[in-house]
Amino acid sequence: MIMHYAVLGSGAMGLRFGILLQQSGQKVDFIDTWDRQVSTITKQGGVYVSRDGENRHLVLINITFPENYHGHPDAFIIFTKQMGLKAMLKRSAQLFDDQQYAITLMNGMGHIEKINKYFKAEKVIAGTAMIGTVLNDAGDVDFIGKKGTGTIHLVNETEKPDKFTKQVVSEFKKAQLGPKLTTNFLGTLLTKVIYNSVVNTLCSMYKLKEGEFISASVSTKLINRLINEAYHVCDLAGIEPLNSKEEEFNAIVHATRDVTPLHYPSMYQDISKQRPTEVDYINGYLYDLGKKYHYNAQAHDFLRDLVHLAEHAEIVTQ
Ligand SMILES: NC(=O)C1=CN([C@@H]2O[C@H](COP(=O)(O)OP(=O)(O)OC[C@H]3O[C@@H](n4cnc5c(N)ncnc54)[C@H](OP(=O)(O)O)[C@@H]3O)[C@@H](O)[C@H]2O)C=CC1
Ligand SMILES: CC(C)(CO)C(=O)C(=O)O
Repeated sequence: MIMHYAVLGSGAMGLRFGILLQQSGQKVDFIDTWDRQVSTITKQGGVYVSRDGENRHLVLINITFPENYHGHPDAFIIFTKQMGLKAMLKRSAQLFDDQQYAITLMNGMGHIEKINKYFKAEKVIAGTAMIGTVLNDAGDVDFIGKKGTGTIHLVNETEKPDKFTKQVVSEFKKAQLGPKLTTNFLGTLLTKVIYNSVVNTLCSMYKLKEGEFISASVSTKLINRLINEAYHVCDLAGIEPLNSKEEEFNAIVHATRDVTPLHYPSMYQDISKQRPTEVDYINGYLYDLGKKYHYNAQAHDFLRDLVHLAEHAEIVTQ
């Protein structure tokens, strides 16, 4: 049986997931609220896709605003920035019913509560993506990394995989998205928050590619400081990340040095386009969670402020 997906938030990641699923034989519709994205893709008849900056070619897709969408997909793949999610869901509310699933692999935390206003926990499949993608401009996306090299985690909000979830995993596998199903909801999401709280922030503030960051002699000390604080917060909150502290350190070194050394994290793309970052939902989330347990995750709080300063600097020095 072919599954019908609608991508809600057809930016860099939404386009990548949707196009890979479409190319593997699934039915996929694309929805977005960014005017220039919808008008450019409609005019082109599709999206220009390159891989690591090469072989730029047109892939045919359909795209529409939520108000003009008349499909009834089995699942929505939700991929907005954290700041844009509430408005996207509100504009799309008329499209949802209680049989449909929401699949989301956004960075940071805060999205699940918003999605739960429209989709109950039994219908939410969340996850994380270790896959870099760059939106060069409206209608023009660059897939970072060779075909099939990225990995993703998927996890049910209920922590109980159902038949539908298993089918999604099998289709995502066919689309070469590298899915791994877990049953540790918060631990899975927080593992990626911890990764982004180190790599996205530090690379973005200093405009470093991931490989340039990890080659700095101070990177070991910075990573350990941030990981130690984050793991203490998780401990207090009773959350068990997928990796031990040592494994997480090694995962950061491996990803930045060996997997995507030439990639600027998505937060850098926001800063360089003078757009707000998701730092409040990443380092800010860890700090706020620690505060609930009377712990002051100082380094994460300080780093959050420094990223906001970097956002400001990019605007005032242009
Ligand atoms: N990109 C990546 O490599 C990865 C991203 N993620 C996560 O996935 C989620 C979606 O992120 P992602 O797909 O990267 O983000 P998007 O590509 O969706 O962000 C682009 C959005 O920014 C706005 N925008 C306005 N002007 C521009 C412009 N000139 N260029 C680009 N965008 C513009 C548009 O929305 P509007 O105008 O409505 O604001 C557009 O839809 C986030 O949570 C992110 O952290 C996770 C893993 C990797
Ligand atoms: C691709 C990856 C894992 C790099 O940090 C990411 O999450 C991002 O760019 O936001």
